[in-house]
Amino acid sequence: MSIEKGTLTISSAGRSPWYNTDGSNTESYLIGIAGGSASGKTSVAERILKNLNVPWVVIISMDSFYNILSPEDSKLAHANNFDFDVPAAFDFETLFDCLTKLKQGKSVEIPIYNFNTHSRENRTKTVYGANVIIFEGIFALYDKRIMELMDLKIFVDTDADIRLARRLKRDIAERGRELEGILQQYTRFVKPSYDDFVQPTVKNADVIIPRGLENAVAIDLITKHVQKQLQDLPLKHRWSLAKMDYGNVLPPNVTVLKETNQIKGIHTIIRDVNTPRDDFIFYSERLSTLIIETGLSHLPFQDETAITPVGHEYKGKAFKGTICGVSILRAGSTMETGLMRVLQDVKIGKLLIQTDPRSGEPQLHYCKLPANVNKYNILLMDATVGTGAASLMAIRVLRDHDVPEENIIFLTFLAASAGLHVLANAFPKVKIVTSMVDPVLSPETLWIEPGIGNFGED
Ligand SMILES: Nc1ncnc2c1ncn2[C@@H]1O[C@H](COP(=O)(O)OP(=O)(O)O)[C@@H](O)[C@H]1O
Ligand SMILES: Nc1ccn([C@@H]2O[C@H](COP(=O)(O)O)[C@@H](O)[C@H]2O)c(=O)n1
Repeated sequence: MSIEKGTLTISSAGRSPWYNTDGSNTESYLIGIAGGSASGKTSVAERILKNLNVPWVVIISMDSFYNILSPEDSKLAHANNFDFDVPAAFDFETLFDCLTKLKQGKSVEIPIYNFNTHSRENRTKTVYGANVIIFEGIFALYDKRIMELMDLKIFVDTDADIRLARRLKRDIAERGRELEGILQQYTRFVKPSYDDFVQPTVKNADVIIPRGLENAVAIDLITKHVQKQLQDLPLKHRWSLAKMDYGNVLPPNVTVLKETNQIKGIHTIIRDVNTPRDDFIFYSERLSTLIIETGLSHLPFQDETAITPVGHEYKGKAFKGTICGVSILRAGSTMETGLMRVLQDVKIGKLLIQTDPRSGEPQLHYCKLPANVNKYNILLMDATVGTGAASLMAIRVLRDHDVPEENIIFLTFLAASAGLHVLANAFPKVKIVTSMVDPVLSPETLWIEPGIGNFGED
């Protein structure tokens, strides 16, 4: 579990497919928890998260979306004379944008709020991959558009004197406040705003939890309800992908290297079970260079004129964008050496996708992509494509980070025809380059036949 002020994420296990076989995203489950300050919203959210006992759950705190204060307002805030308890204190636009994207399965940057300085920190927290989002805050059930995103709306109803007692303790211990200031802020702003704005939102709740965390029965009922809603997950893909009938013609976005004797010769070596490891590495690196060079020809080049050493113009081409290589670990990293040879100083991202031995489905374990990855042309590298299930997941991850489909070039040593169709059906604008296509997926194991082996799992 990783904890950061304002957000909390659990991702102790791999993430099973969260999208449909056609590549489209499913929506995450969003729970809203409102209530007065120190009513126990965060504590209830953490308890639901713990009891749910499913991976890939995130808690988003509304505090992260306090407005940035002007210097004058900041002075007032430091003197406990600023009203943080009215809806106008929050940046609802950014909040709506973030929750919408998270619900759609996108990666988002969440501001980090500092109560001591009454300001946002310079850094943000990246949140990606939430199957369940728990959003808590005093105005969680205030904005109509935000409530429309929610699958379950909860109000934590705790007595005012208990809330004040807890707030006193917490604000002194955690938020750098003093007794006098807390009481001043409470009587002037917190209490009247609760009565005027927060308490009336109780009518928007599906469930009211009296006494907050102490109400184990209510939390248990809520947990069971959410678990029931989630029971359709995880989605089962690999076998249904393999069963589809794709015909014999390859999709138009697929480029297969010309089957020269040279390519066949390299394949003969790297497919041979008796090839020594060093030879295997040497020849697969050679092959990867050829695949990468072919992939690069799909980049959007512009006209460019060079002056030759003998003073003549050469009307050529230049690529002006930036490239990022993304390896699907562990097998896709085999292509990284070839990539470095072709493109020095290229940025590299990594996705660890492994097959869950119980379900046979791919699972996302790790995702490390450069900041603003959507600004790059991506060379996505996977050693082999069998059913296409793992590659589909990798492209979905890039799309969730707003990488345009047409900016993705997918590179692979060997693909089964079925897998290529799966990728092309889901993401027709992704360009795919493979050095060879094998016709068969074993009906028992879904392995590519005759296959290549040694590159790890697909
Ligand atoms: N049932 C409870 N018993 C004792 N302390 C609690 C209980 N629920 C919450 N607290 C404490 O009260 C403070 C405020 O709770 P929190 O869940 O952060 O409220 P909120 O998110 O609504 O502001 C925290 O210090 C928390 O540990
Ligand atoms: N700079 C700030 C911002 C907000 N507050 C108070 O925080 C309360 C909301 O947070 P909870 O975790 O208690 O829900 C709200 O009542 C504000 O008064 C603050 O003191 N300083």
